[in-house]
Amino acid sequence: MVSYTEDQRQKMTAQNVRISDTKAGIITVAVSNQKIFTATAQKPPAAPVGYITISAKKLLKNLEISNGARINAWVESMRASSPTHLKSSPSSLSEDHTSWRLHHPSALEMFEQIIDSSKGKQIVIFLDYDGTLSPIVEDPDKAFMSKKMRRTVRKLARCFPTAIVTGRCIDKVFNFVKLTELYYAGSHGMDIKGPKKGSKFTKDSESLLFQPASEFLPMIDEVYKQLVDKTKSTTGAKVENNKFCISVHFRCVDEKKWSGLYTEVKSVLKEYPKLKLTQGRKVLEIRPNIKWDKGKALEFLLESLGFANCTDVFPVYIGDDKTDEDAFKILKERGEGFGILVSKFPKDTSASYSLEEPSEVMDFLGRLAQWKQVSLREDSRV
Ligand SMILES: O=P(O)(O)OC[C@H]1O[C@H](O[C@H]2O[C@H](CO)[C@@H](O)[C@H](O)[C@H]2O)[C@H](O)[C@@H](O)[C@@H]1O
Repeated sequence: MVSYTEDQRQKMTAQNVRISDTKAGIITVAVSNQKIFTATAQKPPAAPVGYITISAKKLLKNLEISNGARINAWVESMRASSPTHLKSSPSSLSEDHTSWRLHHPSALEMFEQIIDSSKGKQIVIFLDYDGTLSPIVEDPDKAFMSKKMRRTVRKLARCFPTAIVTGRCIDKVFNFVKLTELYYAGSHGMDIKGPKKGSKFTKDSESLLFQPASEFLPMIDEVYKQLVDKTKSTTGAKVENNKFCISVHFRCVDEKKWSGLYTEVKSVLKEYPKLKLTQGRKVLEIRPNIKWDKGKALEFLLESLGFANCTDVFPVYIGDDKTDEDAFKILKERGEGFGILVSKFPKDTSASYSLEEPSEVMDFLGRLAQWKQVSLREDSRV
């Protein structure tokens, strides 16, 4: 009675399926994902191109299957690290690792080449926080940055304009970083502030630069409360209010409970179509559905620093998470500077180089600052 392709079945999401006559047990379905068939049809029309006729029972069953498949797909990606690990068979693991490293060499090993390609250009540094400046830990409130890392970043900020670009809210990340001379782009770039003092790269004292999602504040607060309530029975789940976005952590949740947690989060978000759900490292991230991300924040900061259409700027972005990919992509598209992915494993990335962990990030940043100080001294002698 019903014949539809796998592709058509996949398109039967809540958004593009319209039930027109359930009593009759007959349904007319628009399979186009651009237009929904709106006319009420007591009697289904002879199936025109783009429409199929199926029984209500079968459709509902298929919707259940497709819903279940969607949840499974999410749980699968919750299991995968972020950005997604490249898939490989155990036997080809080391081979893949070697070939990935060839395409994303260590920024430490390539240090001289990196410096050469930045010659005559202004280096601008963008740093993600969690997993980049501080190691990933179970409790997000204890993701401290080491004193040595802080000293290195301070030294770096004296040499180059330096920004922290993070999913956390500015207040929280500032409590960890404690450096007033940096730019901060919190809430995935939706809250941007300039240095309070001590930066020779800006003349303004404490300037609030940009908050593209300010009207979402009341909605975020409301959803935060609901998520706290909905997830309180899931042992290990933790909801974090990041001002313009929310994180639901599942690092400490039993894997068997992940799909239930995801379903709870989705059930809250159903009422808020202006918010979207994305994923980071063992975290579900809820944020305004606007065209703004870490990549846009990077562009905004470059513009604010006076490098909008410059060819003599060399931005370097270092990050470990899926959300950092937006910034890596922008740099790739602009053909300026590059991204460095912090990862021990091969991952699908637009970054050009890699570093294995925060301690390597610190070594790289330390070498950059040292190189700059030496070259300034040499220049002053000439
Ligand atoms: O953009 P980022 O600075 O990388 O922020 C992304 C999320 O980072 C934090 O969570 C992550 O780090 C935690 C501490 O190591 C870890 O417990 C968690 O599993 C990671 O996802 C932060 O708590 C989140 O709010 C950010 O969205």
